[in-house]
Amino acid sequence: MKVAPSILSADFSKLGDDLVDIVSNGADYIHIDMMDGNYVPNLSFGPMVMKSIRHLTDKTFDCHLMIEEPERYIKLVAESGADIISVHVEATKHIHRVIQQIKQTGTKAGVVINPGTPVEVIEAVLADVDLVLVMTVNPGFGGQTFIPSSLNKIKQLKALREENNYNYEIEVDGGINEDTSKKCLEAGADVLVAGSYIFSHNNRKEAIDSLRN
Ligand SMILES: O=C(CO)[C@H](O)[C@H](O)COP(=O)(O)O
Repeated sequence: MKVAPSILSADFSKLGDDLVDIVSNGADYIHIDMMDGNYVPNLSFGPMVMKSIRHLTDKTFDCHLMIEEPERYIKLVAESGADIISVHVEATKHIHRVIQQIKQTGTKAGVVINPGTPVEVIEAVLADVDLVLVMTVNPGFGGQTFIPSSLNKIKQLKALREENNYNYEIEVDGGINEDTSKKCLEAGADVLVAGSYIFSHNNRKEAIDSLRN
């Protein structure tokens, strides 16, 4: 399994230092949340900020677009240093086309579902994606409480992967801590995104290790 600290919870006045710190404390992926103030009721940062920290690490930049019509930004995000680009199925009319668009940039493609969206909605693209991100909170803000009904979706995605020989990683995001991480791993998650739990911990190595165990 992998741990992907979400830099949404970093101290933006020293973002580079925080990035280097989580890498040295065991991060596998760096989760980068881009919000447009439209698809979600919050704004974060965009490709320029990601580009400015790209040189600090070789770790995978796992970019989660919370953007309406993400097709407008795929090229820019890929050129700014993303290794994985994940888009919400609810944010585009053409999920299959956007996934192809991401792959054409040479970047891995992910699809994201909100807590209110069933797995069936993305079944037709599961063969095409490298990652499925199951939101375990409603997107837009760090520090929210984990929604337990997401666990069944993780199990369902794991079973579908086994039945069909699909290749995607199952990632979870929102309210992940020492307790909820165990439940997600038992259900079949491969990648745990955690923001506030890691960044508010006084020992980040301990926090990351506790998610693994
Ligand atoms: O995508 C996100 C918000 O939309 C964040 O990555 C997520 O909420 C992580 O934050 P926390 O671990 O504090 O819940």
